[in-house]
Amino acid sequence: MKFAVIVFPGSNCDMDLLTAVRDVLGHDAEYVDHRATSLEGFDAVLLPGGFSYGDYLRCGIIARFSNVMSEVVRFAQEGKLVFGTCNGFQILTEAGLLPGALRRNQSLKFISKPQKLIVSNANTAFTSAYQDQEEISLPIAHGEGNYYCDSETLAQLQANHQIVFTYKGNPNGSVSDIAGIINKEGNVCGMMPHPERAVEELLGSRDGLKLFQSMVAAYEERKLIEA
Ligand SMILES: NC(=O)CC[C@H](N)C(=O)O
Repeated sequence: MKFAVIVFPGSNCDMDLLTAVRDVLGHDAEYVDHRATSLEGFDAVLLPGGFSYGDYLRCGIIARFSNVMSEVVRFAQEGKLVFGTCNGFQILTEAGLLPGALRRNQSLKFISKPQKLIVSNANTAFTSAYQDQEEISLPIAHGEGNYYCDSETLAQLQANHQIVFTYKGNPNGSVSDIAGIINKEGNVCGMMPHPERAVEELLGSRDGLKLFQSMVAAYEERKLIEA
C-alpha cells in the first residue's frame, strides 16, 4: 500500500506521518507537494498537522485552495481513503470533504498535552483495529480544535455513526465532545488528536498505530472485493 503525505507551506507533522506509515508500519509512503496536480499511483492520502500558510485568515482555509486539493477531492470521490489530523482535519472541513468547522479553543489558549479519547465507532475504515468504546491516549496540540456544527448536522452525524472519536474530559469546547469524524461514505476521516505521534512506546503511547493498521486492512479488503 502506498501513502501520499501532502506537504503544505507550514506543515510540521508531515515527517511524523511519513515515519509512522513507512518506518513503523512498513508501507510505502512519499511526500507530495501542495503544487502537485496528480495523485496517480497512491492508495491513500494523509493530510498532516501544522500551520499551513501560517494559519492566516483561518486554519486550513488557504491550503484548501492548493492545486493538490482538487486532486484530493477527486481521490475522495473515487472512494479512496483520505485521513487528516489536526491542521489536516481543518483543511478537510474547509474543503467541504467533512462537515462542520474548527473554532478557537474555548480557553482561547493553545493546548498541548496527552488526551484521553473514546473510540466511539470501531466499525470504520479508520478504527476497525480498535475495540468499540476503547479508551486510548493521543497527544493534542492545537489552538483551533473546537469542533462546531449546527444541530441538524450533529443529528445526522449521530444517526449515521459518523462520530468516531470523542474526548474524555472535553479540552476545547467541541460540540458533543467530538474529536474526530468520518464522512457519510466512510472513506474520509479527520481528527484533532495526533495518532502519528503515538506509534511507539518511546513516544509515550502506541495507541495511534491501530488507526493506520485499520486503513491498511480497509485497503486490502477493498482490493480483495474488487479482484
Ligand atoms: N498541530 C496542528 O496541526 C495545529 C493546527 C492549527 N495550526 C491550530 O493551532 O489549531
